[in-house]
Amino acid sequence: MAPNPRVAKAFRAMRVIGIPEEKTKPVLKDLLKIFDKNWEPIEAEEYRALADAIFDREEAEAAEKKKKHDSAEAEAAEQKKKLEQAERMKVVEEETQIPEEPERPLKRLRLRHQDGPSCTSSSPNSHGAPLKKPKLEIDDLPYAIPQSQARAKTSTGEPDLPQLQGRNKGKQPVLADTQPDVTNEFVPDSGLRSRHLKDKGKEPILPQTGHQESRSSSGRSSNGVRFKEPKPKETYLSLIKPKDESTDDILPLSAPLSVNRPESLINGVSSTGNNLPREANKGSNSNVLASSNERSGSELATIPDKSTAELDIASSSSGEIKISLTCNSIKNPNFSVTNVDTLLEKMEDKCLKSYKVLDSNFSMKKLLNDICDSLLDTEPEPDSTSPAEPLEKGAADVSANGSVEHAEPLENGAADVSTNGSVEHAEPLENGAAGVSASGSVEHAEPLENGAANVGTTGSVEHAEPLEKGATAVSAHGSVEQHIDQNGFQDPEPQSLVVVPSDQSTFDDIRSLHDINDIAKGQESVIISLVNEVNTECPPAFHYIPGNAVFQNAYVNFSLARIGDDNCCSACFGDCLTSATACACALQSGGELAYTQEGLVKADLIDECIKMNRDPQKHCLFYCKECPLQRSKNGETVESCKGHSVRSFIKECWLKCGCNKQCGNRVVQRGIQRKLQVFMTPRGKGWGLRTLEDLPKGAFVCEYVGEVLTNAELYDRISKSSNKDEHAYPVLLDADWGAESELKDEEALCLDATYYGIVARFINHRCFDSNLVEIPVEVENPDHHYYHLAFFTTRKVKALEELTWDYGIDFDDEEHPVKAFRCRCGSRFCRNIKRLRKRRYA
Ligand SMILES: C[S@@+](CC[C@H](N)C(=O)[O-])C[C@H]1O[C@@H](n2cnc3c(N)ncnc32)[C@H](O)[C@@H]1O
Repeated sequence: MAPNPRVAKAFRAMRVIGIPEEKTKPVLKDLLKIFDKNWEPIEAEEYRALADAIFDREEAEAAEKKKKHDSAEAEAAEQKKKLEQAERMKVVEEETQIPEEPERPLKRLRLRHQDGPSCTSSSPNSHGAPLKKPKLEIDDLPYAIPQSQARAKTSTGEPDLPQLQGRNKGKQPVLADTQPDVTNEFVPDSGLRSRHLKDKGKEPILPQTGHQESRSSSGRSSNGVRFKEPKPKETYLSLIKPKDESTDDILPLSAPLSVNRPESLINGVSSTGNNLPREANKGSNSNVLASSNERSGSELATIPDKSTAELDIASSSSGEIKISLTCNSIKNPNFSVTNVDTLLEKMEDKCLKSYKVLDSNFSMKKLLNDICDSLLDTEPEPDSTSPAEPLEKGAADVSANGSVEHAEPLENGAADVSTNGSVEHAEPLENGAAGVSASGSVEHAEPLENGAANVGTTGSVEHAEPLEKGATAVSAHGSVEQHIDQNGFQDPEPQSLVVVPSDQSTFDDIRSLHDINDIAKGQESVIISLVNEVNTECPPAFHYIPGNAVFQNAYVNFSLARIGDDNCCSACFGDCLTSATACACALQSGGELAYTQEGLVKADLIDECIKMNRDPQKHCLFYCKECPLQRSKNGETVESCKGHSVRSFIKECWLKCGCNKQCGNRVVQRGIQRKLQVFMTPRGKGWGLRTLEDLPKGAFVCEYVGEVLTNAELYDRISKSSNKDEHAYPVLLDADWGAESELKDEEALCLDATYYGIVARFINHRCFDSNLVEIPVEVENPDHHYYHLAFFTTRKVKALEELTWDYGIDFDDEEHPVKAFRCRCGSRFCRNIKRLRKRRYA
């Protein structure tokens, strides 16, 4: 039987990247099973899924082999260790004469890649035999390293980049030259064609085969202009040598940063790790251990009486991290400080003798390095809760959503909410009761018990429960979390959840630029807050403008005279969505309006747009005779066109239409309606945009708004820009360039949101499986030189998920004036990783 040509093609594609048939075969079989014999996902993106699956299998096999090998080795080592331990125990027992009893639990840091129980676990050892309690020495302080510091994954489940890269180690590249043949014909698929407003008597320029060689190797059309990698934040990997508290030359740890609090220490006493000024704790029952650097605002540790050690971590805006272990010396009033080496030796000795299960090569220095490694490996919690707010006795109230700034204690034991973000006002509460005052999706507030706490929320919090007396309710990021402070511990100077000043800009500088309570400055119909719980970076300076604005030369003509009868539904009345017959606007969209009654883009159009973005080559690319993009890029020598996607348009009703303003075919022009928030992403992508409410598939999120520039202006701007790195991601308005036989410079437009824009300028890139897709929308301009670029959800999106779109970056295009950044999107389809792989194997 002749082999299936698709199978043969898959084998061929894999062979090109060095994968033999015998490796491909079983994986291909599995994939066909998984995809129910559907070849499309397998063939997509040059058999990416197949290549990835093969690599994954190779890795899994290698890991399995290693595991087997390691466990054999570990067993041998264990035997050896046991013998040594027995020896040591004998010596210790002789020395200490302590009767046998179970050892208390010792919290230990989960080291990197160490998922199983710690080899030094203090709970019964592998044989179930309890370990002996060591002799207690005067300096024998228990310590605890919070597990939260050793987390390997965030709650979002998104893998961190180092892990991702690690996973891909050893994988072979999917080479660009394995691309399937690109169709040279201009044959848009039917659905697309039906919606695409075009032709209008203009002769389309047929795609030119000659351009294929110069086409982007990723096979993606140019729908945007890229820009550079952000200033690497890797600098934070270099640790500073810990210095004395009094050292002045230590880099200032600028005002409360991402201080990670330890989880409870011994005796159930919660670690404070609070960021109190030194004075704040005076008079409390705690021993205050303060950093000398008060101006820096670095955190101070307060040690409750029963606790003896406190571990704190602070990072500075310059990326340095300080781990401080605070010891309470009350047990020994004559205590004097020893030197580091002696301390390390002592600890080694203690670990070897007391904890006994350590390798004889154990070194404290290595342990400290491991702590640092683990810390740096740990992803910041994406949505870490704000610290609890100070509470008046008996009354409590905290509300936060990343956007809530502070809570005011109220009179009469009552509580109140003071918020920004989408919480609009706070009601005074009666007689020791507390309430919830919020806008947004807070739906229900229970009356609280006398003197109890209150919850204020934004985002997706739906229900606030009454709290126990003296309790504190913290609501953060749309989810209510409760912090019950049974010790009555108070934080008189709460840390704000808003942007904190960096070394470069003062808080006032930023305030003058941005209203962090509402970055839109009241120009949208919703409030859009801004939070940074990750570092001290301030948001970039830009002007918030609610709609596009022409920079200079762009030809954008909105004249009513240009809107012909077939471009508006002047005979309509009421809501076009409910009209029995297709109106003129619907006809422009292939006989069907794009939106559902719920105001969502219909699923088939969304799917079509997703497909098109994922694999533009399979749809339709248009090649200009003389590409305006290349023209503006290269001046004299015009390179061949790299292709532009011919895209589906949504046609909205507008001024000349007879329908009313509430017509369901007017969505994008109404602007942002969803609860959004600008936030600092935890994984090096800078600022990002997230939703504070669940979004269904097809929901309009926002439009890409910016300055309308000609491409020539944009290139000029970028080349003259002193700081090219800072450019937001400009987009080309080239969705209909194909309808033009020749595009004049002033008609070849793009949008640049660097200096003027809206929250869309914060949407980060995600390769392939982003949760937003951009769709061109015609509102005022029938000629499609100028149109709106609107973002709609590609699937259901959960509250607090970051919103992303695929910029369409070709990470291989090194000629591009704006250098592509190093992608940290975390997608398993990341094209940048693919590129790195390819380089590695080149
Ligand atoms: C349109 S801006 C997005 C907002 C930006 N993160 C900020 O802080 O202003 C695009 C820039 O964000 C960064 N960025 C976006 N997506 C990224 C990703 N997947 N990985 C790394 N950096 C990314 C890059 O610096 C890029 O130039």
